[in-house]
Amino acid sequence: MRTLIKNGTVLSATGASAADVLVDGETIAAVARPGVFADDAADTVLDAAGRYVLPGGIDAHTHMEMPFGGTFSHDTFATGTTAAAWGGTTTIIDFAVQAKGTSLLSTMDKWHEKADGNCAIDYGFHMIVSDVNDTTLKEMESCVSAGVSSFKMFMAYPGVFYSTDGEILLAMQKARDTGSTIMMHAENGIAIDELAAQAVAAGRTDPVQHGLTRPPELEGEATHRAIRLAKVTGAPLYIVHLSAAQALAEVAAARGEGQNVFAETCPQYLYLSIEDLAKPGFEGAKYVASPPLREKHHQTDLWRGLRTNDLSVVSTDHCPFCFNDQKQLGANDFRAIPNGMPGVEHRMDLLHQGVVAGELSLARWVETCATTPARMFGLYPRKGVIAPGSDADIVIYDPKATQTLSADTHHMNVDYSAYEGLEITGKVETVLSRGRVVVSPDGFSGSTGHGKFLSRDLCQYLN
Ligand SMILES: NC(=O)NCCC(=O)O
Ligand SMILES: [Zn+2]
Ligand SMILES: [Zn+2]
Repeated sequence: MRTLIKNGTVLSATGASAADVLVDGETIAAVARPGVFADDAADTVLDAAGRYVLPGGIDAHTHMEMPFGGTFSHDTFATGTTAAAWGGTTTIIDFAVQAKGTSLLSTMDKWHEKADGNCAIDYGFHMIVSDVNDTTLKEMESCVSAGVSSFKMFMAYPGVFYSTDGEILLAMQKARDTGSTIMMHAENGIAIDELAAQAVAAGRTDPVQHGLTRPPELEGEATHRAIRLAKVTGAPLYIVHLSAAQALAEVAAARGEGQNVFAETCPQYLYLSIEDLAKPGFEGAKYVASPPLREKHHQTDLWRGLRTNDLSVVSTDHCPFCFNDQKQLGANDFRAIPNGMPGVEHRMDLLHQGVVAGELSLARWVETCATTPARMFGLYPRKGVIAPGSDADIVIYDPKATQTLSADTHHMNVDYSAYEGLEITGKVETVLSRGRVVVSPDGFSGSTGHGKFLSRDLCQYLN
């Protein structure tokens, strides 16, 4: 089956050019000057005049069916990957979660059981390490061999996922030795828990307290500590969901010294703020995620960080919990509100809105949302670029179409939108996943089970 995408503007991390793309089966066969291929070279011809043709988005941070806070994030691998496809994301990297007292290998098996045969787009796993011991450290080697080449650790959530500095050091040494990457949730969870307990003891239990008890200084401090531990061990470090100017300054300083330190931010930190957490009544619970939404001035720094490459990747940290039941677990105590927000469907659109607003170039849009995540997590050049031999994961994007984000129209399995009513310029028109049209103006034509597990190489992206 051959598909010709003609008359479009093909985007890459280095720019834009008028070109036609020929897809043969699951991969890209050729990219050529407009008109080089006759229509009869293909079984299907897609006219992309006036549209961008870009590599499918790669969301390197999602949590489908994640056990957290006494419940599970509400998107399954089936619903979450379908929503991702609607939004122009053709690969997710989700997190397998090691529970304390269990092994990494049994955890990996468990996550394969959840995801295999259920995804609409291709997927990989990172491994959350929450129990550092000799077995875990040894098993990190087997994870890397099995294509799970990045490990998330937590300086937050004492008693749940938290690791001590010593445990982090040991895992970083193993990452250095295996060439794998440590991803860090950098917030000082020990100090935060004290602040949160003080707030509750004083009767301050509403959702905004989640933000007020997790000050940006404690994200900056933990980021600094993680960077120093990475320096001592020589491990590459990737800071996840960076939200605060203080943390960005630490990353920028380390990168300035040539250390292999990278960071991602998420659309919620670029568009939403602590004012959302402070909405009347319990409404703010919709916006409870960690790190918390910050004061608006941090957004200026984050957009700048994306331009300067101190922030290399935009991921969503998609972790949806329904407002009408799951978020209500914390109705009397903000500490019990499950942490996480929905977003996997809207990352490409929200970052394109950054292009419209003059915050990002088209090339940086593609680079931060597709090309760099592919290189960072061992998927390049199979993913993240429109080039001969690469998987035909392609988005045809209409930059002039408009849309209004809403829970009434989104496809994520959650009962609210964090961006309800937000007007966006630009819209996904057609999505190909390994050569198959999965979204078109006629609707969703993919299927759960089409998505394949991606055994990933090591990071190919060095500072
Ligand atoms: N971010 C969040 O609040 N929930 C998901 C788990 C995590 O990434 O820390
Ligand atoms: Zn985290
Ligand atoms: Zn996360």
